[in-house]
Amino acid sequence: MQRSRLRAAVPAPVVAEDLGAAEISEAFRSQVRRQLAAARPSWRSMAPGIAFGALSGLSAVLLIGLSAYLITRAAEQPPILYLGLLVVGVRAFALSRAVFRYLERLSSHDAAFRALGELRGSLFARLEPLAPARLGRHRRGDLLTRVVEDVDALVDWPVRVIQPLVSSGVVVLLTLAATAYFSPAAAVVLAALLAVVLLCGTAISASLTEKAERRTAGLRGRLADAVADLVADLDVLVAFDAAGSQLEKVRSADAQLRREALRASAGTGLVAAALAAGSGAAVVLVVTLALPQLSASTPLGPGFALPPGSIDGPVLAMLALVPLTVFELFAAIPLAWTARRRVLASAARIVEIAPVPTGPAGDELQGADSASPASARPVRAPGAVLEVNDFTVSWHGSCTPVSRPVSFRLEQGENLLLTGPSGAGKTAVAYGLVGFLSHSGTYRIHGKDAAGLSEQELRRMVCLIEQDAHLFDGTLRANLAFAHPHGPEGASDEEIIESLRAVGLWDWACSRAGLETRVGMFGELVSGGQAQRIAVARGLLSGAQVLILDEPTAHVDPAAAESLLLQLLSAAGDSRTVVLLSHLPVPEHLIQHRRRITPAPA
Ligand SMILES: Nc1ncnc2c1ncn2[C@@H]1O[C@H](COP(=O)(O)OP(=O)(O)OP(=O)(O)O)[C@@H](O)[C@H]1O
Repeated sequence: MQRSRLRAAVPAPVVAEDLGAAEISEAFRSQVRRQLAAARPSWRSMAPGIAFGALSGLSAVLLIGLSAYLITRAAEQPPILYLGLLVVGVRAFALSRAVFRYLERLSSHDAAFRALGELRGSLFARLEPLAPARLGRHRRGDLLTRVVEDVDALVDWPVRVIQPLVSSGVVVLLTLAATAYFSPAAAVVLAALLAVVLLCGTAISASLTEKAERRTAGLRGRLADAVADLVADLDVLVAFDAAGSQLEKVRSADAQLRREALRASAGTGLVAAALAAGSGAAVVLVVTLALPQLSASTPLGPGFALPPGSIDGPVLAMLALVPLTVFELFAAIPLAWTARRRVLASAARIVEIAPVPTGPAGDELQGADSASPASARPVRAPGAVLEVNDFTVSWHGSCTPVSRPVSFRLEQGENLLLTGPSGAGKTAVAYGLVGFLSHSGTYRIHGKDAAGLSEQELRRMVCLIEQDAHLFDGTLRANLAFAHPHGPEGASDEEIIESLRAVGLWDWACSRAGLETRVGMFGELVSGGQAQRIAVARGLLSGAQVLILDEPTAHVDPAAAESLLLQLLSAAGDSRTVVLLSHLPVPEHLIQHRRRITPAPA
């Protein structure tokens, strides 16, 4: 089975149907790891966020410690100058805590959203070669949820997982070390309580939150599917009095999603309760353990020194209150662990639709993107334009060819009719010719093996105009310009008008708003024949040398079909090669070559 370069480079989606159970887990895990690595901004851009987060945490600990120290020390009525210094410290840490927190949010979100932009770009680049044949197995709402919400969820990877784990971890360790300086026993108890709470949090999270979070990701897709079906097919559902049952599906998916969200929230609440209980217990135990070290004498005064291993009242107050802040900071760790699960589920759902390419493939993708576009006008080249021998295709996930092998050779300006009964595999062959499906047999364009071309190179030469070509809810200009090889900005009004003239639409457009004529959602403001002409005009503007027209007369009456076909074939001119797919009879005088497509034996 031959494949184009890009198809070979981008691995097929890893799904249960393709692999054994052991392979699924290993191949899948490595794909998810790669996806997470792609979602993480560079350590360099994350460093400011991590540093500001740690400084904000340290400010919080010093603020509470110094406040407790100040209040207790003030009760001893020391010289006001001494207290003044402490007051300045309290104010400074109160301010720095807020300022560092602000800077941390700013820099971490800036880095994460920059990475998100790149992530979206690379995901669309990965999806593009898979569309439409390999995305067909996913429902539209589910696909939309994966491409939008699951990709958004990946922002949590640097912001809610990596950064809090690192910054809070550092602050908690430093605070434990400082506590150990004054009271090693209190530090040990504090560390033990933190470990207990972490274990409880992980257990609660594993039994409640993780499962709920995993199910939530799929349920969001189900709900989006149900809503998309209801909204998109509302007219048909209302006509057949079936809107109620579809609405019921939406309600049921919503109820399930809410149940799982509640379960996840219950888990988060229980973890918060464990943290609060741990924090209270820490205060009591730290005070109990540090109390025997308390020195009775007042520590202030000339030449005064505490006996070794003992602490005074203000230090005891400090040790008593610091655990409150430590637990507050520590709360970020179980939350980060829960967020990690959510992110993993989202990354897995993204990988299911679009695997992450390995090094060389990514390079090829970029290379193909950055290649200078071909001229809008096909250049005449000697020899056969299309040479196809024993050509068959298979649907993705199947090894069985759709139809019997087909062979043909076409020169520039020639046309070919691929005919055959409905369901014979004409569209499948067209998909093979534009690289949506992989093929077997030989397929050469201008003497080059199509298997050696990238998807972009192939589609720049061969343009498929589908039976129901998609029209965007925009103007004629917008619907055509994006197909130009130099992008929408590269398409001049003259070129667009020329292509509309070629398909006989310019006079009609002039009677409306010219290039600003709106076509409506899915082309609802134009007739079937006009939609087909717009699609062909788009193909002409693309500069492709080969146009494949799939059932172009499907939406017009038999009387109009011949004149439409004549116009479309003349529009292609003698500089383009046309492959026409039709199960309807086509007048002999319009066609130079014909081949019959017959289904492969079962
Ligand atoms: N995405 C798909 N996955 C698997 N099989 C498919 C898919 N789409 C179509 N088929 C099947 O492949 C066969 C060929 O379909 P294809 O659309 O190529 O036929 P066709 O000759 O173009 O028909 P028509 O003239 O009615 O458009 C049919 O049996 C069809 O059911």
